[in-house]
Amino acid sequence: MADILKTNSLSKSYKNVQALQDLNITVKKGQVYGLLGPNGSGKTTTLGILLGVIKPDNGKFNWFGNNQRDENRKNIGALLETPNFYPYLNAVDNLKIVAEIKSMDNVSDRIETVLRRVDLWKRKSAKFKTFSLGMKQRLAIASALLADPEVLVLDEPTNGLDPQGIAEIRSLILDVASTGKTIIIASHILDEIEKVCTHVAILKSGKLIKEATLEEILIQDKLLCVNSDNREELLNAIEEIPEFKYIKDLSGEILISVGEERTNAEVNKIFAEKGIYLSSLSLHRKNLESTFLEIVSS
Ligand SMILES: Nc1ncnc2c1ncn2[C@@H]1O[C@H](COP(=O)(O)OP(=O)(O)OP(=O)(O)O)[C@@H](O)[C@H]1O
Repeated sequence: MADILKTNSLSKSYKNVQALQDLNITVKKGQVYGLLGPNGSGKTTTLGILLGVIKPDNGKFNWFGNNQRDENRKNIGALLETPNFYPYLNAVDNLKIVAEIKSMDNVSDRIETVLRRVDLWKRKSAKFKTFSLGMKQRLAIASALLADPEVLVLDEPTNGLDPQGIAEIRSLILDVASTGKTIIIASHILDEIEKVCTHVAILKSGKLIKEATLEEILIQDKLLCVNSDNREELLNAIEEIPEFKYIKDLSGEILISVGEERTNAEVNKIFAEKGIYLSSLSLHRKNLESTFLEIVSS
């Protein structure tokens, strides 16, 4: 698969805040690549650098394996924040303005194609101000798709949307991905990322903690829910046993990670040797959220 994006030691500081440190990521054609991280981990700074809005202090990046920045920019559709459309103009007229600013050809065909793709064709003549937040976001994605770019870059695309709006954006992302486009999404909504992404990069305090396929991320360790009548002793024991890692409190039970090979009987025995008798021990189905917490808390 061809490289769509490669970064080499990208770094950026703001005064005494190291927003990004030696970031090396590679995105390949056709991937839906999720950039994950807690607040302030450097996601927006990364996208800003990649889109040429923020200048890095150090490091390089390369789109499409070449250095033709102006040409490449036309091949990247981006949605960094909800754009300002004209409230009293309809969807078509708003997109005509975008097409005119970017000197596009075949404007009517392009607009029909993207409005159908984001399922707003039926509302093409409605004024922007009458749109729901979800429809506004879909129009913004239509605008990012107008030039038929190779890559779509989305920063927190489901922010502020209700469950239906979120589901619509999810199916839109999957639909766009099915046309072979590469999509890069920054988000902290792990459930959403898990439903759409093929690859994930996890950032923490400006550093890349992990870059892998979604499957690789989800099968690293085994997660168990454990409990004991003496909770404090249980927590102390978890802290003392190096191979066990505390993940979080799960409505009373404690979620821990153990080595992938460990059987439940072995785990029970290790606790018993520490004088802890478990009142429950069960396998926890892995999802991106628990794995994410496991990775960023280590
Ligand atoms: N213009 C700026 N001036 C000073 N500090 C900044 C600036 N922009 C970002 N930072 C700091 O850089 C770090 C990374 O911020 P960034 O916005 O890239 O993170 P993020 O992962 O996108 O966070 P969020 O999810 O909250 O948007 C944070 O500590 C932030 O406070």
